[in-house]
Amino acid sequence: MVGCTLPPWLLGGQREGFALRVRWEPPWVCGVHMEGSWAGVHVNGVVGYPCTPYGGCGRGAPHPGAPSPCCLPCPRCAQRLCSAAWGDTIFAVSSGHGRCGVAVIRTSGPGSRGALQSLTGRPALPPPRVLALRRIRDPATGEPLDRGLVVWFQGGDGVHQTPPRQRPGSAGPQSFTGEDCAELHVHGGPAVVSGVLRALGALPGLRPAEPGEFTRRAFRRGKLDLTAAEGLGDLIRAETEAQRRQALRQMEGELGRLYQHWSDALTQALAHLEAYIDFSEDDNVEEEVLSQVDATVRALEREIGSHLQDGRRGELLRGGVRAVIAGPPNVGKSSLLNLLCQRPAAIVSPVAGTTRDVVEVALNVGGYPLVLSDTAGLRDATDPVEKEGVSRARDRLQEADLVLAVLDATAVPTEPVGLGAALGSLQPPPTTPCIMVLNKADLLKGKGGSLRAACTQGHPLPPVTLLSCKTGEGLDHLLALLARELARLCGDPLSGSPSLTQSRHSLHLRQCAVALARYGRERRSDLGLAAERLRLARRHLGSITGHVSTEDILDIIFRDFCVGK
Ligand SMILES: Nc1nc2c(ncn2[C@@H]2O[C@H](COP(=O)(O)OP(=O)(O)OP(=O)(O)O)[C@@H](O)[C@H]2O)c(=O)[nH]1
Ligand SMILES: [K+]
Ligand SMILES: [Mg+2]
Repeated sequence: MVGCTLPPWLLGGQREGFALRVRWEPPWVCGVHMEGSWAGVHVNGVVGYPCTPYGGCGRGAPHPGAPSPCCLPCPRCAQRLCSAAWGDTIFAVSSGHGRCGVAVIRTSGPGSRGALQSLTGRPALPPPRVLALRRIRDPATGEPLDRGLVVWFQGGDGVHQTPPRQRPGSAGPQSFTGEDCAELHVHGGPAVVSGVLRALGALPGLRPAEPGEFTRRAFRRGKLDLTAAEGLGDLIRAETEAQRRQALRQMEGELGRLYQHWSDALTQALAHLEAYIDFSEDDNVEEEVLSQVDATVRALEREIGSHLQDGRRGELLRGGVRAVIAGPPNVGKSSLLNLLCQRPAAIVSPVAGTTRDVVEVALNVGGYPLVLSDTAGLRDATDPVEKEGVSRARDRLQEADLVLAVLDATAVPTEPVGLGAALGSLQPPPTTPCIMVLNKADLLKGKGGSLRAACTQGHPLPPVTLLSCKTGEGLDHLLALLARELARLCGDPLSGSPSLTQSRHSLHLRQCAVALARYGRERRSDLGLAAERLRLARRHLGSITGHVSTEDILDIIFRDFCVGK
């Protein structure tokens, strides 16, 4: 805070050089809310915020001594203040873009009330959270822009700041961001939408929102934790039912609650350990306390360990299972890709070695997301371009979550051992699940019966099915096998404890588990060091939910959101 200029209305006639005490806390105490930073300043017992790039008009200009376009009367006390000092107000189209029946334009921030009053031309707002039909005008010219529905959501207004929710689920301001919000449901024509956006942008203190800024403000106000914010992002991107179920569960806070529960247990264990360290010499704290702490830590280690060993279910469901079609040249791999996605995505030809580049399509099989890749036929190629294709195919095979091994049904042996050897020649990664597809079944003559018998024998073979890409025969069976494998890999998103969905989570959980294991090792030799391990473990849990976070992590998380969310 050193060197920053305080606006005179905040200083209230203080002399220069007055001592300032900085509180790094959420700014809800009778001061002015400052979006983007948590610093509040105590000036002679009064909490306020300096006019810095983080709050105020950003120019250090005195407000409201010298009125400027950004000075607005405070909606409650009518004092004229730098509107930016109480947090700027953002706006964006929150419905999809392009021509549509209805477009929803949303605002968030202390200027929402004034914006709604200006655009509807009425000082009285509709009751909160109730739709009202209003004529919407450009306040600068008075020109009607549309007739539409408006909604008003009362939040904490930024000047008379209400405490943000400390935990998701507790009571708080009834708006998405926790701030004052307004929504304008207007006709979705481009001219209407751009007219309303222009009118909003001309109001003092209002500016277009950055991608994800509404959700970021909701996070800031404690309306949701980071896992819930990530769940919301996933829900918007969800393309299949299983993805939607998982995202909704996470958005509603189930994953966050699980991690919070672990963090609470750890906090309690740490408090007991610290009490033991401080008071055990006075014999006020018994040895049992220490064994209780040990038991809690061991239980947590076990729970986190099994949560981590979920076979990446949540991540697979979130990002899609990467299935790779692999096999010798000309067996019908590209034909299979085209059959599954029902369009000619890959070139099919009788020439062996047609496919070189990896061709990728996204599919929805039984509600599960599948990212399917067609690859070059595996053989010792001499042509340098084909060679590169084969090398890419082998790379993809190594990264696959599921392999669709395609073989020519007319060319494979009819007994299981021979079939297994044919599969082995493709060298699929040994632990990756696999489905064998014996294609060109329409060309099988007398051989069909014995091959069918070999297919149903099961073990030691992976699931095998006969297929004809030409006639479509066997497609239903292949789809059923695929759906079964996908369900096994992704799990049921509604049952059991919520799944890990992001590598960010598993990274912190792994580091948390390492710290807990170190506690176990160090606890006999150095209790102080052991306590430090628990603190570190708790910090890692806090990083997942956002109770401990840095701006750059937040930037990465909210970067992928769309504007208006
Ligand atoms: N009779 C019959 N012919 C098929 C079937 N599936 C594919 N073919 C034919 O087999 C030839 C090769 O098909 P592709 O799909 O190009 O095979 P590929 O495995 O992708 O070939 P490469 O990319 O060269 O490795 C084409 O002439 C297809 O029409 C099938 O089920 N039955
Ligand atoms: K081919
Ligand atoms: Mg091909």
